[in-house]
Order: sequence, then structure tokens, then C-alpha cells
Amino acid sequence: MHEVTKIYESKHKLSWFRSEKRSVTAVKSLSLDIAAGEIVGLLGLNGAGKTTTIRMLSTLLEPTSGSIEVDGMSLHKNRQAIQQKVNMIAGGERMLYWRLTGRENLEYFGKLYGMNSPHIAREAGRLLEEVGLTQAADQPVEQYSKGMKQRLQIARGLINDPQYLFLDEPTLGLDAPIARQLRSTIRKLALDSGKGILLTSHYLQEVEELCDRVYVLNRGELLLCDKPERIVHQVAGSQTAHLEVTGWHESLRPKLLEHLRTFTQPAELMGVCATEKLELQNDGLQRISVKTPSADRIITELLPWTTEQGLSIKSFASEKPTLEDAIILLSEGRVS
Ligand SMILES: Nc1ncnc2c1ncn2[C@@H]1O[C@H](COP(=O)(O)OP(=O)(O)OP(=O)(O)O)[C@@H](O)[C@H]1O
Repeated sequence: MHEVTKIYESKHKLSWFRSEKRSVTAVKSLSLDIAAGEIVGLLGLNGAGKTTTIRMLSTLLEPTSGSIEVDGMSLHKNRQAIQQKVNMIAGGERMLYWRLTGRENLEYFGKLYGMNSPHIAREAGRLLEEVGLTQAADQPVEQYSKGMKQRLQIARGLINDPQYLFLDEPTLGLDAPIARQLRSTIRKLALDSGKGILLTSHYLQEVEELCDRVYVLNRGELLLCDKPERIVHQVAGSQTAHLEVTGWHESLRPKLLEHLRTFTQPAELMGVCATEKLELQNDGLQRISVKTPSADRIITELLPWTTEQGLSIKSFASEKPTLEDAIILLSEGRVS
């Protein structure tokens, strides 16, 4: 997507005789790319423009300006060829025909992609098997559970073997085990089949777990794009490594700082030294807290050191801000 803008125009009735035109800029000058085999997240609060973006990429909506290209083909000139290469899966219960069976739904959508009947029959059978719906294939969709409908959505989204898949809230309303299964399917589609995937989700843990990169939108405009862990670090700050030990004595403090310096990058060192904090507690338990961009690494490095110094480790933990913390800060405008 290059510099894409979408403006919705609508008419609002003011009285019997008067109406006014209103326009909403849902997406503003958005540039975005998805590589083969990559899972990209699209985040933002309600109304940020995520669904509009996905609908434009899926060719369901026309951008007001800007251009969309898929594998070097422009949407403007090669709409049909691009439609063969992309597909969209929406969460919830949209985009399926409830009176039709699972198999009939896939046959119908396969025909829309111009596939011939033997090809559709083969693919429908294979996909129904892959999403675990072979037994229910000839049952009307209205008799399916929510999880079954969502699995059928996935099969529908894969019927044309798209190179790029756009997923709008794919785990919406699903139980935890089904959502987990779905996440593993999404990962496999990218890793094993090399599909480029764009994903929106209100479950930020899911985005953090799945996505290689994340675009954050605010009122249609791109706020930032980066790896989830870098966004968290950039926006919500450092992680903290905590170790609780006994046997601590003050002469260890300079040694600890010196040891931290041996495996900490100079750029990180200031943060580590400046915020390193030691608290002596009544029972002789000492809490060592180190602020760092990577708490797990600090813990791994400090564990053998504490034992070498004759300290006894009672517990250790890493405290990490999450993508949710970062998005909340961004949405509150508390980060420039
Ligand atoms: N058909 C439409 N006509 C007019 N305005 C629309 C239309 N569809 C969406 N909008 C407006 O465009 C903006 C972006 O909406 P969009 O649905 O793309 O956001 P979203 O990020 O997907 O939101 P959500 O997280 O709530 O699904 C919103 O202000 C919305 O009210």
C-alpha cells in the first residue's frame, strides 16, 4: 500500500427538506508492506481504520487515493489477477451462508474464484480435513458451533490458495483452546506455506505472540511500525530483572556493577547502572533489581554469578511491560 487514503462520503438528513454531506477520513496516507512468510499486525483503537485498510487490501473497497500493489501488479490494472492472490478471513459470524453446508459454502466460494468443479471438490475436501470438519462437512452451517464456523471461515479464506491473507479479528469470541489452535494454524501458514499475513486483533497478547512487525494506527494515520518488542521498549520503557538472594554484603555491590558491565552493551549500561537498586530487608533477604532492555538475559547472566559469590538464590523474576501497556500509553497520547 502506498500513500493510501480512504474517505467515506455519506448524506445526513437534517430535516424533511435538508440534508448535508459528511465525509470521514478513515485512512490517511497509509503506506504498508507485507513480505511473503511474514505476519504483520495492524493495531489501533476502535475506529482507527483497521477494517477499512483490510477491506481495501482485499479489493472489497476502492481507495480514494494512493496505490496498492501485489507482487509488482497494480490493483488499478490487474484487479482480477490480484483477487486470485489474496483472501480475507473475518472473525465473528460473517461471510458464510448458514443454510448451505460447510462443503457447499466452499464450493460456492471456489466458483467465485473461477475454479473448476474437480479442483474445488479436491481443495474443499482437503481443507475441510485440515480444519477438522470432515465429519460435519455435509451439515448446514447453522448447526455448527462458533468454533466450527470459525474453522470453516479459515477453509473459506484458503480456498483459492492465496499468497496473502488478511485476518480481521480471527479469534473473536472463540474459547481459549480453539483460539490457541487457530494461532498455531496462522503461524504454520506463514512459516510452512510462506503466506504473507496481515492480522488485526483486540487481543494484544495474540499480536505480541504472532506478529513479526506491527503497524499502529490512530484515527487513520500511522503512528509507528516496528517489531512488537521494540514498540514495547520504545513506548512503555525498560524491563526489570529481580533476584532475591541471601548472604548479601555491601562489598559485593561494586563487583555486581563490574559484572553487569562485562555483558551489557555500552548503550544499555547507563540505564542498568543508573537504575540498579538494592534493598536490604529484615530477614537478610536481598532484592537485586536491574532495569534493562532484556530482563531474561540479565537473569541468565546473574544466576551463575550469584552462586559463585556464595549467595543463595531464593527467587528470580522478570517484569516486562506488554504491548497492551504500550498501546494504552500511545492512545492516551502520553508518548510523543
Ligand atoms: N461505510 C462507512 N461510512 C462512513 N464511515 C465509515 C464507514 N465505515 C467506517 N467508517 C468510519 O471510518 C473510521 C474507521 O473505521 P474502521 O471500521 O475502518 O475502524 P477499525 O479500526 O476497524 O475499528 P474497530 O476496531 O471498531 O473495528 C471510523 O470513524 C468509522 O466510523
